[in-house]
Amino acid sequence: MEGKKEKTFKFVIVGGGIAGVTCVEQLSSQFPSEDVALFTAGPLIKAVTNYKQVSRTMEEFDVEEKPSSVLEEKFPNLTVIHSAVKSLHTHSHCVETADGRVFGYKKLCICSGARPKLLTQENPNVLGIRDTDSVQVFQKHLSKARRIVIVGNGGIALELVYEVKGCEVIWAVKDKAIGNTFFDAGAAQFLIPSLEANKAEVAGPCKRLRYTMEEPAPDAAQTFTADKYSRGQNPGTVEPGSALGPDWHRGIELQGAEQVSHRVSVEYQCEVEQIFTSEEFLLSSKQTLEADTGSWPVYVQLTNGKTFGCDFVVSATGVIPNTEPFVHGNNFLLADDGGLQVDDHMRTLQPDVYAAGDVCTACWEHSPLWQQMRLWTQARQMGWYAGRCMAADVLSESIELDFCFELFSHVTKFFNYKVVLLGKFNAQGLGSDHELLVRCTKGQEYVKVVLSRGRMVGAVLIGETDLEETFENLILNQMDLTSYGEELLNPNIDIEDYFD
Ligand SMILES: Cc1cc2nc3c(=O)[nH]c(=O)nc-3n(C[C@H](O)[C@H](O)[C@H](O)COP(=O)(O)OP(=O)(O)OC[C@H]3O[C@@H](n4cnc5c(N)ncnc54)[C@H](O)[C@@H]3O)c2cc1C
Ligand SMILES: NC(=O)C1=CN([C@@H]2O[C@H](COP(=O)(O)OP(=O)(O)OC[C@H]3O[C@@H](n4cnc5c(N)ncnc54)[C@H](OP(=O)(O)O)[C@@H]3O)[C@@H](O)[C@H]2O)C=CC1
Repeated sequence: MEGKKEKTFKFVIVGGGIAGVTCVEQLSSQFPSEDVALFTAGPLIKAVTNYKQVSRTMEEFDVEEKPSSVLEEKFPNLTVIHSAVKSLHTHSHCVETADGRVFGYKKLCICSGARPKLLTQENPNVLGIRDTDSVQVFQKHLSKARRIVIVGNGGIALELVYEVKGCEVIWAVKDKAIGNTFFDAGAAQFLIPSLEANKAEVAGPCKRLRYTMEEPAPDAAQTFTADKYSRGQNPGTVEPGSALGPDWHRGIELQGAEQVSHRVSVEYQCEVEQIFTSEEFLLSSKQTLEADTGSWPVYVQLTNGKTFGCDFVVSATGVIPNTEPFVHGNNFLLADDGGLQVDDHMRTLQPDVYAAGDVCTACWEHSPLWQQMRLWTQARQMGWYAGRCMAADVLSESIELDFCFELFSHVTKFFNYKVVLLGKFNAQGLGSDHELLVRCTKGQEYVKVVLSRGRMVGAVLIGETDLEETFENLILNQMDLTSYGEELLNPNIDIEDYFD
């Protein structure tokens, strides 16, 4: 490998998503005279714009998909190589690309993201959503669909059940309530009427982060197939594009073939037992048990005994980190969720190899108020911090874990409500050692506070509550709130003045 190296870069970053691009920006600006390379599978990169720190841990930014030339113009020391990394040779400090070129590195950061964890790779009517291509495939299938089954109870499912129109939606969730990755049953109860209401009644102005998808240039041919998440392909040979993010569905018609506006039925506490093609279903004895006898391209048998025919299934069941090209022949430690384990300096087990974003699993001892979730904000924070750690290493400087890893915070939008999650918002890891205070005004706001030993350790704020900064401060300063009791959520008290 040594003799085959075309060039050796001081810093190599793999992946043109938020984590990779932020890491590149950090290093290229800090070391303007060093060679930096970004390897990415697609022609476009994701860039954070209009970044704004809105409080000590909460941030807002827009995300734009841009041609990589924009980055190269900004940083003359940066080279973007449009080829997927096929293999990594940590002993000789080099990477080999899909088109057979070999490049050396002094320091490497893997930011290759993740891909949907599909229920099955075998059935072309089971789709996942991750990037622009997969959304186009979804949209195409949806335009002809009368009924779809959505499996999963996290971010994508929550967005789809609300956004899809003109098509019946059967939503299969493992839990007793909707949205288990983000809320508890109380919040789910608050949100459920939005699913039942006519959408025109609940829709207000969209205030969430802007997400821009520029049209790819005609010559910017993508190297991946359009249905890469819907068919059984070797994930190591087809490179995914960058993940979508906030407002990805704005401006995209998510319309089925029917006239219905919004028809969602939730099947609680069930998983998928089996997925049949129409041929398999006809041959199986299940059809005799089936109440729904229409003819469908795919059938989903649930563990609650029901079977639904549908046009296609969306597997919104989480992600798998893209580690394959890197782990082969190298001694990395993988976490239980499949991510590359990183320490508090974003270092993997291999010398000079760092990782950031969805591909990695944060394996340092976390602050009691922070947890990893594979989110846009964390991808940015990790990419930026990884760049700073790589720089500190090169300069033999010490660096402390960044403050953004002190407190978990996430600002998003579900069912057209602003949603803010802080700290241990679902009392994660607290066992019975916590109490909850809840305030709820139907159709307006849901406020939940998690207290442990009199201190606030988490909060869920749904609606325009205006409480996020005060609660963030109360969580960070760990003030003893025992004497305030339920007054803490008294709507007649201006809590901000209370704690000034
Ligand atoms: C539908 C959807 C909605 C979402 N909504 C939100 C939201 O509202 N809020 C939020 O915070 N988060 C959201 N997320 C999550 C968020 O988008 C991701 O956590 C974040 O974008 C991950 O960034 P990343 O840079 O780690 O990975 P990615 O964006 O996946 O980027 C990985 C990059 O690596 C490249 N790559 C992969 N393998 C190779 C290889 N072998 N060689 C070279 N390049 C390679 C890919 O082409 C890509 O450019 C959403 C995700 C999805 C799918
Ligand atoms: N607004 C936002 O912040 C959004 C964020 N995202 C992010 O994008 C990524 C992908 O989203 P998504 O796919 O929804 O992933 P999530 O991790 O958010 O949710 C996955 C859901 O699927 C469930 N699940 C896992 N395996 C199965 C199975 N075999 N059968 C049934 N259910 C299963 C999980 O349950 P359990 O947890 O019990 O395993 C969980 O409810 C995530 O990182 C997510 O955070 C996506 C959309 C919006």
